This record gives sequence, C-alpha cells and structure tokens, in this order.
Amino acid sequence: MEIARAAINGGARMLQLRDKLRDKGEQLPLATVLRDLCAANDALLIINDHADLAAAIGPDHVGLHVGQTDLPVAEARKILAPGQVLGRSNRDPDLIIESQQMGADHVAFGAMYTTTTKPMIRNPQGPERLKQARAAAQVPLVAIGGITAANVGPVVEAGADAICVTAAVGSAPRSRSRRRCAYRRDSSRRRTGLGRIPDANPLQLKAGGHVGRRR
Ligand SMILES: Cc1ncc(COP(=O)(O)OP(=O)(O)O)c(N)n1
Ligand SMILES: Cc1nc(C(=O)O)sc1CCOP(=O)(O)O
Repeated sequence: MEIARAAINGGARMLQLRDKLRDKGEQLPLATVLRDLCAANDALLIINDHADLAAAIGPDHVGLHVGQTDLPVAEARKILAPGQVLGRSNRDPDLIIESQQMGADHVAFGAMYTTTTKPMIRNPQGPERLKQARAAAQVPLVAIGGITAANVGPVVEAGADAICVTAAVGSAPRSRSRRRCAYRRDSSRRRTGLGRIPDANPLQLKAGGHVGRRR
C-alpha cells in the first residue's frame, strides 16, 4: 500500500494489480484496499487477467486488462458491469485494430524496450513501431515495457496517451522527488507516476497515466 499511495501521490491516475502467483481469493483483500485508494483519489484500479475479480470489487473505479489469450472482450464484458473499463494487449498494429473492433476501451502496445519484468518473446518495439500503433489506434493508446524516466520521452513523442511502468517504480529510490511524476507534458492526459516496488515482490503494481472510457 505504501507503493500504491506513493504512485498515486506522484500523479498516477491508474494502478494495475498484476499478480500471476496467488489465487483470486488471496488477491481480494489487496484488490479491495487498492480500489478504495483509487476511489478516494479519483483514480482507476485495473485488474489484470481476472474479469471475475474486477466484477467482484467493481464496478466503480475498477476496470480490467486482458491479453491476447485471455477472455475475448465480448466474453469479459458478460462478466463485468456495464461501463467498466476494459483494455487489451497488442504486439502489432493489426492487433490494435482487432482489439478496437472487439470493443476494447483502450489498447496497450509493447514491449517498448527490453524488460526483465516478464520474458521477452520478441525484440522490443521501440518508438518507431509505436508510431504505427498510434496510426492504428482510435482509442487511448497505452505504452508498456521497459519504460523509465530516462527513455519515456520518445514514447510520449511517438503518441502514447498513457505510460505503464512496473520496474521503474520498483527500482526508484524512495526520495520524495523520485516519487513524483517522471514525465508530465499534458497533465490531463500524459503522465507517469513513480513510486517504489520491491524487486522480489511477486505482486506487480503498475502505475500509469490516465486512460478514459470509450469515446
Ligand atoms: C497496460 C498493460 N499492457 C499490457 C499488459 C500485458 O498483459 P498480457 O498480455 O495479458 O500479459 P500478462 O500481464 O498477463 O503477462 C498489461 N498487463 N497491462
Ligand atoms: C506486463 C508487461 N506486458 C508487456 C507487454 O509488452 O505486453 S511488457 C510488460 C512488463 C512491464 O513492466 P516494466 O515496466 O517493468 O517493463
């Protein structure tokens, strides 16, 4: 919770709970207090993978993120309440178009740079590929993967609406200045919150910029 509060205080508008190890019942207490933190700060908690968990602690201030092999958008929406935000992962611009046609509220594109947070299954995309993703995306575009305060600039310049960071917040020193926003060009749409996450923590709490609902 210290990490989550630091991220919110640093300017993150979204937190993501990505826990690949624990059963959903074990995730529930933390998910609940994260939701309450987000609700108190007009932020959004995104649950990774688990539509039922997102529905159980939602609908207010709670959304869902699905990958290419998770539940398709239509099936996930049967579990979610109407209006709950739903994002989907993509590694190609064509997949972004597909995710939009499926009805995703926002689309994620990665990995931008090399990351050690999860296995890299292909070369990093880089800002040039993100420009292609930008051209395909008609809903908010989230950039993810290996993004730090040092390399976020070209990602934002390439058109990302939001930045998703895990290790960057985990490895950040605890000084207050480092917890503050690493990047803020348009404070209403593009900003990155930095907090601190212990490297060994199996729970990955992502902090990100704002992504709105489907327009
Ligand atoms: C914002 C955002 N983008 C991409 C992912 C990755 O999701 P997924 O493809 O489902 O992979 P895992 O997280 O399950 O390893 C994400 N979680 N969030
Ligand atoms: C969980 C995840 N998904 C990715 C994708 O490309 O879909 S990259 C990634 C890891 C993000 O963590 P970090 O900021 O530490 O690199």
